[in-house]
Amino acid sequence: MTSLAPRPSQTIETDVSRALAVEHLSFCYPTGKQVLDDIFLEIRANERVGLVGPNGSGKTTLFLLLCGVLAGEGLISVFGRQVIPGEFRPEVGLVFQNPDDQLFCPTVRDDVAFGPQNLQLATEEIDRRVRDALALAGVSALTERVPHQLSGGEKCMVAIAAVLAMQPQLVLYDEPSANLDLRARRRLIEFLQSARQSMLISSHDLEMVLEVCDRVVLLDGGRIVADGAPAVVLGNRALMEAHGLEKPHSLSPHHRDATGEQA
Ligand SMILES: Nc1ncnc2c1ncn2[C@@H]1O[C@H](COP(=O)(O)OP(=O)(O)OP(=O)(O)O)[C@@H](O)[C@H]1O
Repeated sequence: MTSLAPRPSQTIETDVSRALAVEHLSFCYPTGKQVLDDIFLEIRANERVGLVGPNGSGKTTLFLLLCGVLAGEGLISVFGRQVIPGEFRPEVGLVFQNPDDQLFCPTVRDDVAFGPQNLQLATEEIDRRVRDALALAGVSALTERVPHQLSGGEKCMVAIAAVLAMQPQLVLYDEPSANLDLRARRRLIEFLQSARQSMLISSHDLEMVLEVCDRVVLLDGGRIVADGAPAVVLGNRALMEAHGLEKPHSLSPHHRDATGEQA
């Protein structure tokens, strides 16, 4: 869909082709700050959706609601099953904005094993998941390292591996490219392009969103104000500026790519 209007939704039903279905979601912090106001959002299985919006528009808050850490008003369902606040759902993975909030064990192996161990899996299955997740994230060589001694880019990919070890079907990435240098960011982009899960990626890195996502949702003032193809939403200068964002440089008519070719 490329309409800039928020998508209306039907009532939530058991539909496993929908990775996520959100209806009438509202949330207010105990301080009285109303962050989300009657949100509707659907993500199809295997869709990669970018979530953009100015600082404080509620992207992280939405993620905490989607994985049941916070309780709001309204309905959230993941692959056809309702999200109950406080109930652990291994099929929904959240990659934190700051990997230091996620990594706390003495070794990378322990951090990646932590989730599967809490699922009470057999030792061989835990070992297999740790190996597979580290390989998928391209960080097998870091297995025995101390997480807090890793570089920012290495921590980012280890934090992703720790989530992948839970074998989630829907992964929520909160600002994954923040603080990454060019090489680490490129590696992350290539990883996200090849990852098989449905994903919702919150980011201020609009060029990354353009490269990775099939669709973009713009959140502001507690509402979804646009939902559509990345080039259409992000390429709308008036819309972007009205919501404190900038049209990405690569969508400018005068943009030249690395070869010097004009776009
Ligand atoms: N625990 C809390 N108690 C009260 N208000 C909060 C709390 N956490 C966040 N907020 C407020 O809720 C609003 C939304 O914050 P949130 O972190 O969800 O936004 P965001 O879109 O992720 O921002 P950013 O792009 O800066 O990361 C902000 O005004 C923030 O100050």
